[in-house]
Amino acid sequence: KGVSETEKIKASEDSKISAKSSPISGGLIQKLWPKRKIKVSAWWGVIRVKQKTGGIQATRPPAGHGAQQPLEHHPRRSLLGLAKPAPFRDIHRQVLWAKPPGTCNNHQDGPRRPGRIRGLPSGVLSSSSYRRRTLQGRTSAGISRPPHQGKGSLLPPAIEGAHQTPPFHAHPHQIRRRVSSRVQRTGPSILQARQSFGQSRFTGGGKGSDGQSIAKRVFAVGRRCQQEEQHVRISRKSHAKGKKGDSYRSQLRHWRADGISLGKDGLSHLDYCTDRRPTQKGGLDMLILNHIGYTYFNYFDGDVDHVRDLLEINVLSYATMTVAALPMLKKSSGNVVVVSSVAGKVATPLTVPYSTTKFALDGFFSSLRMEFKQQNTNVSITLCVISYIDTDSAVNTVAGVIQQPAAPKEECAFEIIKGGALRQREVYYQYQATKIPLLLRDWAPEFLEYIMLKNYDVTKLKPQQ
Ligand SMILES: NC(=O)C1=CN([C@@H]2O[C@H](COP(=O)(O)OP(=O)(O)OC[C@H]3O[C@@H](n4cnc5c(N)ncnc54)[C@H](OP(=O)(O)O)[C@@H]3O)[C@@H](O)[C@H]2O)C=CC1
Ligand SMILES: CC(C)CCC[C@@H](C)[C@H]1CC[C@H]2[C@@H]3C(=O)C=C4C[C@@H](O)CC[C@]4(C)[C@H]3CC[C@]12C
Repeated sequence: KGVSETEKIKASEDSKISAKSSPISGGLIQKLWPKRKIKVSAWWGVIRVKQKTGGIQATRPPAGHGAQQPLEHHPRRSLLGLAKPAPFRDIHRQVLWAKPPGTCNNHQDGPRRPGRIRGLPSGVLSSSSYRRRTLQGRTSAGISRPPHQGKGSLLPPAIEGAHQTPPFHAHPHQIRRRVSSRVQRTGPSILQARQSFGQSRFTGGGKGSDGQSIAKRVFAVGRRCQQEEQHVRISRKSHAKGKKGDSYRSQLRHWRADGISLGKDGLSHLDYCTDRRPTQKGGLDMLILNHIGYTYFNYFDGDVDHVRDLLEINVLSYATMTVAALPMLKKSSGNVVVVSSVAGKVATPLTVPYSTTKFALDGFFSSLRMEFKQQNTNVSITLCVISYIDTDSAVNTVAGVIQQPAAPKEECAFEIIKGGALRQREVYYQYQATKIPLLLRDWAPEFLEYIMLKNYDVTKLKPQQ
């Protein structure tokens, strides 16, 4: 009897301790486990049981489990959203969302989600192989290694050069694969409005303009596609006894990157699209509209005829060419790339005729894009909003008046083509130089005007002719 009394006293002492440390759950646990020397405390909804004797801290195991569990993995902690992210997820997110310095980001048409980049097939980036590759590619300093540029690469040097600073936060391999696979599917054919007379060259290029860079990129992409097609064809043939190889070969035959000569009026060679139909069988994957007529960079001189002429070259020819190419574009679910400017989205001084035409492009093509959606026409339209680029013509025209540094035309051309191949709504290059004015346009227009005017040194303006 005496022994049982001392036990009772001990038990009551224990229950006092428990009740003190945990008024809510202590009594209940003490009832459930009356004979065990335990200290109970409630913390963040997780019941923690401290063994008094050993002094070892352990999470209370779910019924039937005696093993000690780290707190992060406790199911209730996860439910509360308090679980630490698994380390691979953390790194994966960093890799996907990190923007390499000095690069642009054109994901304007939807929120970013880890493991999914718009325009790329959903499986690609979240696949374990990609995850493994990105993890392997990380150095101990936590910075991605430059992507593979080894001997086995099928890419020509022109494209390889662009890897130095990947202009996209996805892995460059993914972008290249996407660009090439889109072009591959129907037998690649890219049509660029050639910017001058002559059938055999991308002129305008001779003047070091954007057009030349685009042409180079187009041909580089085309060449690579050709190599990849052959590679696929040979391997397919050996497996599928030529049947699929034939279709690839026939696609290959229809591959070509071509240019259109527009003539001085910007319209006279349009029959090229309709009559000669260079890629009729395979359709047309991409129509890049890039040319512009000459204009001045100065105060508006009151010449409305010049505005009319410029509208003809910069807008109406674009519309006419799009209409002419549409049957081919529809055939291969192609893409129209319209090269516009930040001066076609926000008001800029000294560019009245030019801005008129570029704003008109936005009106025409953005409206057309909506109609295509209504009509289920699978032709995408990419409007490129471009900041100041270091083409000879722009640098000569603007010289000294604008403080802002010009962006490289090669990178610009790459972004234009990439945006088209990924079927983006709009391309912003350079991202900050275009996106910030665009945001300010609606929210703080006066502030934007103030910055803009500060950026101009009108004392450096060339005298008007
Ligand atoms: N450079 C910049 O800072 C910026 C440029 N952009 C846009 O980028 C695109 C390219 O600009 P950029 O390379 O600087 O321009 P360029 O002035 O260097 O090139 C324009 C080209 O258009 C051609 N062209 C002129 N008139 C006609 C015509 N009537 N018919 C057909 N082609 C014609 C010219 O051909 P030819 O050589 O035979 O005369 C020239 O090659 C344009 O759409 C421009 O609006 C946008 C933002 C900034
Ligand atoms: C937020 C602001 C500081 C941004 C200002 C950007 C200004 C300076 C940039 C953005 C777009 C640029 C023009 C352009 O698109 C194309 C051409 C045609 C070319 O033949 C002659 C030069 C010209 C007029 C560029 C002049 C400079 C502009 C207005």
